[in-house]
Amino acid sequence: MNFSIYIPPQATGDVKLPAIFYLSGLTCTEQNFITKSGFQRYAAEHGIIVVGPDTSPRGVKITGDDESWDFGVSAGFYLDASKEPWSKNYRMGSYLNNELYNLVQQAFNNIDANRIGIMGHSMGGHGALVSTLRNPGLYKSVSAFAPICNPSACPWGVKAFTGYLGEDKNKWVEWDATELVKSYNGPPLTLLIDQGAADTFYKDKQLLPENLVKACRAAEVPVILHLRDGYDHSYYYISTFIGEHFDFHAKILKA
Ligand SMILES: N[C@@H](CCC(=O)N[C@@H](CSC=O)C(=O)NCC(=O)O)C(=O)O
Repeated sequence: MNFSIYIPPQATGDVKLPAIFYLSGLTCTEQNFITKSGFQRYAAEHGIIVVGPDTSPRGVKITGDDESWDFGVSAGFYLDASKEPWSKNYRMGSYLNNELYNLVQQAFNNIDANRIGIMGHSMGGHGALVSTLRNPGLYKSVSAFAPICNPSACPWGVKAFTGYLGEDKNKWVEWDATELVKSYNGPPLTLLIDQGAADTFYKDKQLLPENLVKACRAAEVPVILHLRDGYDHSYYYISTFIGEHFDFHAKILKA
């Protein structure tokens, strides 16, 4: 598994700095964000370490893993599959929140374990939300660009959950941000959701941020939804607003 890590200039000696995990979307590797978003300027300004995992297991061949761009390779959905043949290797939830989370702290001594946030885009935006909601306190701040908000209710999610988790919808609830927020019982948390109003995936109802906002309001979990007129799903959109997301995380992680 490859991952990226950005170390800001403030990381000298034993100084402890906040860190943010960034989770990419369908079809991506750890490279898309670091080459297209322009985040480095903001991470340097705030003194934040940034870790970028890959989007699926690599180096394993499973029949059907490359038949479509929204399932299998580059489409791990940051969950632990429970259905064969995916359940042995497609364990991106455990990889991210246990293995990589601990590995980077052991390998890079400047990371402050008590000041870790998470953000992501699309499939990765959902991964950020689910990782936070399933592991209360692990991530102190969370934001998402154009996240898939309610996978149980959209075509991408139904395909992924059926393939990775099977037909039993009780299992889907455990990996769906809109369902998980209804029973969130962890430390106080504000969700920052960013969405381009001209995003075709949003218009096609793949993302459904309104479902998440409604569930947050009912559960009294604070949520901010920025709907950006004219913006699509691309990294041009992300690069426009990535600075605002770093400001949001920095305010929490450096409080
Ligand atoms: N291949 C698809 C488009 C796929 C796409 O838009 N992927 C997004 C994430 S979508 C949700 O997870 C992405 O981040 N792409 C990488 C990039 O660098 O833009 C198609 O052709 O329609």
